[in-house]
Amino acid sequence: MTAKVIDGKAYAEGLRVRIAKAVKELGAKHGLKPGLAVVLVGEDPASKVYVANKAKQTVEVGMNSWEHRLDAATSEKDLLALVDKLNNDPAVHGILVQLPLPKQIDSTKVLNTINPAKDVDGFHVVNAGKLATGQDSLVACTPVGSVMLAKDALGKLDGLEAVVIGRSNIVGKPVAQLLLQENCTVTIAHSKTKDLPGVVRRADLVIAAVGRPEMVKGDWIKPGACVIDVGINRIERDGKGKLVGDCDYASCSAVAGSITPVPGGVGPMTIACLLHNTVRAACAQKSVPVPEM
Ligand SMILES: Nc1nc(=O)c2c([nH]1)NC[C@@H]1CN(c3ccc(C(=O)N[C@@H](CCC(=O)O)C(=O)O)cc3)C=[N+]21
Repeated sequence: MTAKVIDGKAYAEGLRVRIAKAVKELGAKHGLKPGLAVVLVGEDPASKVYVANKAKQTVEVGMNSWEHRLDAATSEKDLLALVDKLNNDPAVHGILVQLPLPKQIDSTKVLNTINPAKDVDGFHVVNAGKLATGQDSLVACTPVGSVMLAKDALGKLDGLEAVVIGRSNIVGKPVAQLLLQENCTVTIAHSKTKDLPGVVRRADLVIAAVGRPEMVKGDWIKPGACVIDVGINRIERDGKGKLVGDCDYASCSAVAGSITPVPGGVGPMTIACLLHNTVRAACAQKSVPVPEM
């Protein structure tokens, strides 16, 4: 079997067209222009790729975009002061503080200082808790985008065996919560899991979010399964830089029923979902109904 390639880039483009329409409508009907502030501390290569794409796409859908670049040596106090300023700026509806943060800064403290209503990453403990208890909340972008692509490929997810590889707060745990809401039987596997290949082989739906280049091999995949590869790893091959996922694409795509490529899979969905969350956050802050997107 050769897997159907799930085109995250095309799906995200469609979503952005709908978001742009919604933004236009909010401007015309309510004089509301959603705005997103991104804070980058220091220089992380993955974060730089993300920020460049994000800023461009935020403006393309008609929203305000602000970028705050701080020195790698910035103190926690100074970063918290900036977050506080953005919390109190009525033009800023969404705040994203790029991770990872330098060692001198406690990221949990920073994330929990963001006003939960402006937490478009969905990383604040209040939003994480609401997701876990089934309350309406801002949900982390990569998990939402991953589940959208899985539903696009499989239709209903009810009753499927889903295996999430990775237990991070930013992908593994929230994506598992979303899959539970979709009535999957969810297993969260991780580095201490015994017989990881055997566990993954049970899955109708595999979500790989470990951050290890090409770790998941084709013989771990149940024939016909859907593989959502969340990994974005920069590697050197044949003297050239290359982006690869957490799945070994060549062997996995020979066995899977459908698979997301890297690049062009989950990555573009993450940004589209960030814009989606920013519109939702802006509407909630201005007590305006959320347009269809
Ligand atoms: N608070 C916070 N939230 C994040 O969501 C967050 C973060 N910090 N820190 C960094 C990571 C990384 N990340 C990416 C998202 C999309 C692409 C993306 O669009 N990638 C393109 C390819 C880009 C290329 O070609 O280089 C793709 O996969 O097709 C990449 C990376 C979000 N992150």
